[in-house]
Amino acid sequence: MSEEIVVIEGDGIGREVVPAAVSVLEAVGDFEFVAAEAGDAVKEATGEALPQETYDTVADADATLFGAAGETAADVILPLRTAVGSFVNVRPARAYPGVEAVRPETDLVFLRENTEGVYAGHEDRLSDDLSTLTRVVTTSASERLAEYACEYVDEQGKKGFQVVHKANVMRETDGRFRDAVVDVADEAGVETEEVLMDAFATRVCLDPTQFDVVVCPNLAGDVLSDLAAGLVGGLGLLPSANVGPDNALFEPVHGTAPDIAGEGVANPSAAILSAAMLLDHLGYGDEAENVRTAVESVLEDGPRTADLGGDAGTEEVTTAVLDRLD
Ligand SMILES: NC(=O)C1=CN([C@@H]2O[C@H](COP(=O)(O)OP(=O)(O)OC[C@H]3O[C@@H](n4cnc5c(N)ncnc54)[C@H](O)[C@@H]3O)[C@@H](O)[C@H]2O)C=CC1
Ligand SMILES: CC(C)CC(=O)C(=O)O
Repeated sequence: MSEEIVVIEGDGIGREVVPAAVSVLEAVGDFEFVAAEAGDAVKEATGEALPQETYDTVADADATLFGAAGETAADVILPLRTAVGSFVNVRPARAYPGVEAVRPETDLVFLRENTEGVYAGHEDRLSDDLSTLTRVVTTSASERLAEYACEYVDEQGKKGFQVVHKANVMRETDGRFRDAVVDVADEAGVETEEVLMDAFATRVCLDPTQFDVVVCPNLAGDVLSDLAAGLVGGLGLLPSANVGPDNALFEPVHGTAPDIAGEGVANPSAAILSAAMLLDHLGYGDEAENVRTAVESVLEDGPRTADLGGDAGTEEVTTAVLDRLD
């Protein structure tokens, strides 16, 4: 029996780049695609951005490919990350030969805590003048992320990773995060370098080769990986994996791109590279490598979308990727 992949296009360019990624998955494997809905359009139609049926379908799946949601993104993607039990958001940010980049030497992987921090949702409007937000950090989630980071660097033959935090100010929350991560790494014999997140933002722009595998709290990982996208050529290039113990959800790092949505010009690379991460997760390592090689070849030789200085549309780029698969 073929494996099931849940597919949620969502809104905006999610409806353009997810079909591109699905066509690539169809070309390399025998999968059954289960369509599910979430996002602004569903909310408008039904009143709910994330129908219970979608949540349950994702929670019961082996893997989900997600596009993007618009204004309802927080109501959709945050619960879906919880639905797959995701303890880490893996966000590779690398430059590609042939693609103009501010820092062509960039080759980073962000391992972002995925369910806590300021995204845990404890926010209140207390008066006309005052709103508050409770930041959640647990030792258990921080340790789980660190265990993943240790396994990750070990598999990659690397000695250690950087821990980015702001524990000099957020002593209780980032202090707990930092201590838990460093303790797990010490125990595993993995080297760590601590970097304050504001200093990281500057240093990564000046010389990204100082960094490699970057372990960080939720909001820091969100912001700093978008910053890294700016170093390598834009958000159209960054895939991600929301990894749980035995379920995972894959999505481009970008949002719905309302400025270009509906024009057929979105860069499908991030979504296709997210599909390659999904293939790895399902155990199709050779197929994943085939897809990555085809994307790299198209990025190097063209055709390219407008964000990368080209004039090709989403379909033309996708067809070129399909043509270059082995
Ligand atoms: N995971 C999710 O579902 C996310 C959803 N969003 C939502 O998306 C909407 C727009 O957010 P923005 O801050 O504008 O971020 P965005 O990522 O949608 O767009 C930022 C800029 O990058 C460009 N861009 C993004 N992806 C591209 C692609 N594949 N090809 C070419 N250009 C691309 C856009 O055209 C825009 O100029 C908001 O409603 C936000 O809530 C934002 C981030 C993540
Ligand atoms: C709620 C999301 C829109 C936040 C985000 O950009 C992300 O976590 O990737």
